[in-house]
Amino acid sequence: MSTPVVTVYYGSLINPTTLTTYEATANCLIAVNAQGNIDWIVHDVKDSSVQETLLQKGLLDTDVAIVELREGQFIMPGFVDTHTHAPQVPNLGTGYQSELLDWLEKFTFPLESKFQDVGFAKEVYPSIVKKFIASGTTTCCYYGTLHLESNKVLADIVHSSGQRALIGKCNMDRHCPPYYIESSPNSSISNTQAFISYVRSLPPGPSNEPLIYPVLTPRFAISCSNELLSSLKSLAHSDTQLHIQTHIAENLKEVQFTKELYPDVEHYAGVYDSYGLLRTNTILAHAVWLEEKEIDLVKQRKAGISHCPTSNFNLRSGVAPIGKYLDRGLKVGLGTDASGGFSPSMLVTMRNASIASTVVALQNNPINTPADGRKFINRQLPLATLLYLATKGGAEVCVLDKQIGSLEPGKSFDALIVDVHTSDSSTATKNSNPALWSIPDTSPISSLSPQPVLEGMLEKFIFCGDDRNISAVYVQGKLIGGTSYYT
Ligand SMILES: O=c1[nH]c(=O)c2nc[nH]c2[nH]1
Ligand SMILES: [Zn+2]
Repeated sequence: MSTPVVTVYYGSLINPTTLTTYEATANCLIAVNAQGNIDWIVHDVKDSSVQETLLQKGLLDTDVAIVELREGQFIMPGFVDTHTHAPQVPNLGTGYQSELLDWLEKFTFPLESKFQDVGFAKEVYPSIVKKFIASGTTTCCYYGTLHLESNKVLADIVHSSGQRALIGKCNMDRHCPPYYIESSPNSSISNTQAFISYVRSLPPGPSNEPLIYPVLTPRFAISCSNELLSSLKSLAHSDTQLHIQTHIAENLKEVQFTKELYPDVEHYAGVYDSYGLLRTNTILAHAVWLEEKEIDLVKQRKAGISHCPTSNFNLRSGVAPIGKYLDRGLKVGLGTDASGGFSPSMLVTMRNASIASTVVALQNNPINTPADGRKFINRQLPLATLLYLATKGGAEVCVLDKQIGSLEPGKSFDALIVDVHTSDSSTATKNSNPALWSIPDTSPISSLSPQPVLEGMLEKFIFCGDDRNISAVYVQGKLIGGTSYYT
């Protein structure tokens, strides 16, 4: 018997379409080829018509492996975490009595400095990467530490796990403690170049495209000397494909200190811009306190914002005006920002993004859509928007939206099978999440058409779900995690 050339998934599909819409359709067929790309999707195929549809697509039984979803399951695109710190995961839930600059000194730098020891990196990174995958994150933008060798370990582990990722070696040569600082701009740059080459030398994924990209990672303006930023400018200029990630305007004391360090520059975003670091593949984490002119500049440069609401709450940094950014047409994704954020889960981040938008709305007397057509200003973000930010929006921020972020023909199959155990609690396994068992049994929408039921499932998943409801995690068509991966 020949090996199947196509895997066809059959079941319900939830897929982001725009910032305010998503499709939720039952009985979809999704064909994924051997390279892990989606060949085609057909909606609303009755059980009795599956074989006929496959034949119409030119597929014989022997060509196809069918994965049929159970009741209570749906497929959706994997999450894109646009900002997190892999080495800070051991500190989750630690230090939230402090604000950013003190928190860095007291908790974060001491932990990150431990990665000087490559043995420590080898010990802790495997379970950290596993945690992100189990949470449904198919693409993750990781900050590493300043250490070249430990960052290579992180890249190796992510690579062998099969996760798609951007990974950056942190640049920091000033305003850091003596035990955790780079010795010179030159050594920072040469280690950065070595890391970029290393990541680019890793074997590609099933489609022959890389799964892991290096990302230039100046920690933030405060921790980079002018000389270092100038060298990063040259590096970025000579390599326009290279992604860039950094922090911006997270905390008011940080903003104030940055302005003192750069008295001649108009604002924080202007500092990065003056070093050529604001461009279409730049990811700006936090952006809580951007001034109007900065918003215009970020928009003009087509840079993306990583909204990190959990961290912004924990460190009392502030509440980012995401509705305003969306109305202004900025690219926005979500970031877990471990360990400022206390969870590696994008579901938790979506919940906090919802709460953050509600806080903005309550503080500003929510109004109906203003006459000028702004949709998001001072409004609680709708479910569709939360879904979009966690998937397609993140993909846009990473400039990977041609490939990932939604499930469409030609894109990679980076997807989750979510299991909310809708049928009845007797089918619930030891891995399942009791918070979700009751969906159709008690839900008033259970007797309606599949769309509202699916909508209810999505909402429950976002607000009550966790790793136990993520049955499969696929990247480029390959199963890399989820509860079914371990059984
Ligand atoms: O949330 C944050 N976490 C960090 O590690 C960091 N470094 C600079 N600015 C930062 N913000
Ligand atoms: Zn961060």
